[in-house]
Formats: sequence, C-alpha cells, structure tokens
Amino acid sequence: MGCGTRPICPLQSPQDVNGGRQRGLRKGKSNRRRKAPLFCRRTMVSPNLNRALTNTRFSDLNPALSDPVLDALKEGGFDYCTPVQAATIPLLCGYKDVAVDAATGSGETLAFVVPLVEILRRVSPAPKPQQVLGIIISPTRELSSQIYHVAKLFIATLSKGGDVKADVKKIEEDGANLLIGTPSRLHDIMERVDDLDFRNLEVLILDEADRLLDMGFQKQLNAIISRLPKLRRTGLFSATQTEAVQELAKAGLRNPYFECEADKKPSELVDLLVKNKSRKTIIYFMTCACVDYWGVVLPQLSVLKGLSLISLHGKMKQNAREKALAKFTSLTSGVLLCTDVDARGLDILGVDYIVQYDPPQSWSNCPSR
Ligand SMILES: Nc1ncnc2c1ncn2[C@@H]1O[C@H](COP(=O)(O)OP(=O)(O)OP(=O)(O)O)[C@@H](O)[C@H]1O
Repeated sequence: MGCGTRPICPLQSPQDVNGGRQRGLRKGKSNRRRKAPLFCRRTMVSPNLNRALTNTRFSDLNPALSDPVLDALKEGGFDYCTPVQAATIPLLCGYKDVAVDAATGSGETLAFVVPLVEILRRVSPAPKPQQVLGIIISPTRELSSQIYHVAKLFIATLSKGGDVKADVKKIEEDGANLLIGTPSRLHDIMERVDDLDFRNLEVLILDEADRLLDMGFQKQLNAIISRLPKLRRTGLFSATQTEAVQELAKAGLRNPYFECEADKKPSELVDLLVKNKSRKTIIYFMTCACVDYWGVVLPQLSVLKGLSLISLHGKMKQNAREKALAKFTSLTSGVLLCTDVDARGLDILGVDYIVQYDPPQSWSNCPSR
C-alpha cells in the first residue's frame, strides 16, 4: 500500500550501496552455551561486507530463483547481489528466519522482496483472495511506497493503497495475498477486515525495525505479530541494534534454541504445552518407545486436561498412522507426538510450534521449517 515514487535503478558505486556504513546479518545466539536444545529454527550468518556488489549473480543463488524472478531482476538491471542480498535471499528462501544489520542503501529492499516473491510463487494450490501470505511492515508511508514500487517489478497485480476507508473496501472486495504498510495502517486493516485469513502466512518482514520502535509502534507491532502463525519466516532489518530491537527480535523471530538442564527437559516440555494449550504443536522424539511413553504420561496430567494428544510412529500399522495424521490435520489445536516420520518434514497447515525434543538422528532429518 502507499503511493510514493522512487524508481529502482542500478547502483553506481560502492558508496551507493553501503552509504558509507557496513552492514550485514547480525549474529544470533550461536555462541551461547547450549545445554539441552528443544528447538532448532533460526540461522544467522555474517556476509562479506567489504564490497558493494559481490561476485554472486542472482542466477547463482542456491536455492535457485525461478525464471520469472530472474527475468524481472535482469529487466531492472540487477545482475550481481549486494552482500546483504547474497546472504539473506538463500536463507529466507530456505525457510530460515534472518536478523539483518541493515543501514540505508545496502539493497535490503530486494533482499526481502525477492525471497518473498519466490515463496509466494511456490504456494500451491494458489491462495484464495483473502489469504494473506506475506506482510511487510515499514515505519513510514514513504518507505512502504518505495517497497511497493520494488515489489511491483515482480508482481504485476500489486495495487496501491489510498485512505484507510478505500483500502478496507478494496481489500474486502478483492482480497490481498500481500500487505505492505505502516504498523498503524496494517493494524487498522486487520481490525476492520474480518475476512482476512492469516493462518497460512508465510513471511513477515520488519523493515527498519529500530525506527519502527523509535516511532512508538511497539503496541501495534505486538498486536499484529500476536495474530500471525508462529510457523512462518521472519526477516528483521535494522540499522542499529538497540535493546528494544533485540526484544522485538525475540518476539518476532522464532527462537533457535530453548536451553535447560537435561534433567529439566520433561518439565519444560510440560510447561510449554500448558502455556500453549490453544496451539497446534508437533513434537519429535528419537524413538517409538519415547512416543509411546509420552503418549501415556501426558494425558494423565491434570494440567493438560482437554488437550488433544495424538501419537504417530513407524511401529504403528499404516492404517492407524494415516488416521492419526488425518485427525491431527483436522484439529485447530493439539499435539502430535512422533518419531522421524517423513524425515521430520511433516507439512501440516496451521502448525504453530515444532519442538525437537530429541535431536534428529541425522543432519538430513533436520526439518527446513
Ligand atoms: N543488486 C543490486 N544491483 C544493483 N543495484 C542495486 C542492487 N540492489 C539494490 N540496488 C539499488 O541500490 C539502491 C539502494 O537499494 P535499496 O533501496 O534496496 O536499499 P535499502 O537498503 O533498502 O535503502 P533504503 O533504506 O534507502 O530504502 C537502489 O537504488 C537500488 O535500485
């Protein structure tokens, strides 16, 4: 939404890219001592920050970008990635969350627009009009307009916003798969348009997160984030790393690890389930015996009364497995206890949390989402 104009054009010099500052992906908690990790979700890396453009072409990126996206990039005059783009695009396309130290001018807009467009293109079946799959939140209307103009290179059907009444009317009539705007406008729209469906949201982008907070949008951001599914990708871009940004990162990004002493794992798991009774959770265990054990123990806990618990593992008969999976899929909240079925890659709609109670038995069984 928005209606500013800032044509996208190729960079002229290194200064144009970094605006005199270095920027890159912020390191996460990777140096923290890990005790007994329950979750494994976010990846952070540091790109090479020395040059304006890397020698990585958009067509070299892995996972590969689709031809229409590459064509649009070429048409816009974009061949080589900036460091931020080279580091961020593969991560977001590969189902990872990112937190990016991003000063003005390093090409962050394409760094999140390209993966967002890629991800939206892959959604199958095609989304219904009211299904919102992507949200980009930026601090000002002007910035939202700039992002709109970049995104327009890739999405011909993207339409501009106007005043809030007109936006609401248009969204009610036509729907919206991607929303770009300020926190206030987005929050307003979420409140006013009842039909919008955020359950399948794939990507949330928080652009200029430090400014979002400086400008006092914390409350609206929290309200927006609380309505979005947990199982999504989040990109958080910020020029400075304040404590408030770290807090937002904690709330907005999926925690890579939850640490606890090994002997506290069972009680922490129960605690997590108690706190998230209304959510849909998959918990992966190492062995069928573990699944059976927890499948007997959890239903006996009065604090979990009413929670639907479903077990699924390789020693169950095929028919029983299919029934278990179908039942969990149909639930709006509940817990699936399972082993490495489908290489921990079960793709079930509406899942809020994936808990890796035990680590996967091989690296290839580490789920991408
Ligand atoms: N890979 C690239 N190759 C050539 N030019 C690029 C590339 N990526 C971005 N640019 C250009 O660099 C300029 C800055 O990019 P962009 O606006 O994405 O940066 P930004 O970090 O979002 O800046 P701002 O915070 O001001 O919006 C734009 O003119 C854009 O067209």
